[in-house]
Amino acid sequence: MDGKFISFEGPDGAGKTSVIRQIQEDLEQQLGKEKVMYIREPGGSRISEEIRQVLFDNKNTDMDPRTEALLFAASRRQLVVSEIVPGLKAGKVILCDRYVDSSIAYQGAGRGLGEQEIWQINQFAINGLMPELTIYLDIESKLGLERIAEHRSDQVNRLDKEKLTFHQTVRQSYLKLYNAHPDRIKLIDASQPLASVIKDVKMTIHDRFSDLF
Ligand SMILES: Nc1ncnc2c1ncn2[C@@H]1O[C@H](COP(=O)(O)OP(=O)(O)OP(=O)(O)O)[C@@H](O)[C@H]1O
Ligand SMILES: Cc1cn([C@H]2C[C@H](O)[C@@H](COP(=O)(O)O)O2)c(=O)[nH]c1=O
Repeated sequence: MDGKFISFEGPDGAGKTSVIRQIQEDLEQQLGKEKVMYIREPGGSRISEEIRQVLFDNKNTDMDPRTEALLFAASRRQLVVSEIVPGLKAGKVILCDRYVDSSIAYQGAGRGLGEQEIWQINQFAINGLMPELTIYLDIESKLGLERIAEHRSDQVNRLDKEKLTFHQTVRQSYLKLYNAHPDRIKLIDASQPLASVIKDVKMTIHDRFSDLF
């Protein structure tokens, strides 16, 4: 498959969505809209979006952690078969706002289900399909949550409401993944002004794919 698969990861409030929007716009200018695909997790396909609704329904406070992990993996499976594989076959640049690393950090570490266990569940879902490049936007948990509180307190989801210690555990898991997979995962300091973060992300993408940016 001659497309390019790039995922974006980070603790809540790191700025992933803000960064991807700009990257998408600039790549569409360079390559044409039809060659760039933005998808987000959970969701990204019709069935995956329905699963997202269940995951984020604030009434579902009694959702078991394993149920949550399996729902994220199910959403991901459907996204892989409905959008990612066809997009790669069509030679598109796929910008994925969260992927397997999120499940490892949030469910594996944050929920305490085990990072290896979550990796295994997701292998059943993705059948080995991993991004060539993962941009990890690193930010101290408190700052990320402050950004969300300041800018989009009306869009807080069930997971955003977790305690600070949960988010700190998530960040530590991301840093472990970064240290374990230096070829795939590139860390960007997301505490910088947005323009600086975007500049660093573009340079990192160009370093991996010299025909982009
Ligand atoms: N580098 C930055 N400096 C200051 N504010 C930022 C920066 N990046 C993003 N923000 C602001 O922080 C808020 C959260 O950003 P964004 O929604 O992009 O984060 P996110 O990583 O997608 O969060 P989540 O994963 O929870 O969706 C937004 O209102 C955005 O304007
Ligand atoms: C893919 C995925 C996401 N999450 C969590 C992380 C966030 O708190 C929310 C939604 O993400 P968004 O970027 O704010 O839209 O869901 C998770 O716990 N596990 C996952 O696999």
